[in-house]
Amino acid sequence: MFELKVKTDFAAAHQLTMVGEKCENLHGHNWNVEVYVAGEHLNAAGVLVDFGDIKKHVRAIMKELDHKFLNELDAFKGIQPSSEQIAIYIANRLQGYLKDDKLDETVRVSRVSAWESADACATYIPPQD
Ligand SMILES: Nc1nc2c(c(=O)[nH]1)N=C([C@H](O)[C@H](O)COP(=O)(O)OP(=O)(O)OP(=O)(O)O)CN2
Ligand SMILES: [Zn+2]
Repeated sequence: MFELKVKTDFAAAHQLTMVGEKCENLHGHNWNVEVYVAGEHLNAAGVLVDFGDIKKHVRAIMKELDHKFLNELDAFKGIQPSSEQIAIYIANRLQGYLKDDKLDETVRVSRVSAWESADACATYIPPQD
C-alpha cells in the first residue's frame, strides 16, 4: 500500500449557523488542504500516480473555491460550508478526476484534511467500497 500527499490552500468566505454565534457573521479563512491518494500497485514509471497529475486536479478544485463566498456555490446548496463539508467536497471532486484518469483500480482518495486555522482541522476519510 502506498499513500501520496499533496498540500494546497485557498482563501474564501463563509457563514455557519448552528456552530457558534460568531460564525454566523460573514468571515473568511485561509484553508490549508492536504489530500491523500492511496493505492496498491506502482505503474511502469515506478509511481502510484504522478504528483503532477494530482496537483493539476487539485489546482482545478481550488480554483472553484478560491476567493469565493462558499455559501453561494452550488456545491454547498443546502449544506453548511464547514471544514468537514469542504473536505468531503474536495475528496469527491478529486475522486471523480482520478476515475476519469483510468488509473490502477486500487487508486483512491484516502483522506482529505482541511485546516481552517493553524490549530483546527477537519479530516474526511471516504468509506472504502
Ligand atoms: N467542527 C467544526 N467546528 C467549527 C467549524 C468547522 O468548520 N467545523 N467552523 C467554525 C467557524 O469557521 C469559525 O469561523 C471558527 O472560528 P475560530 O475563531 O477559528 O474558532 P474558535 O472560536 O473555535 O477558535 P479560537 O481559537 O477560540 O478563536 C467554528 N467551529
Ligand atoms: Zn469560519
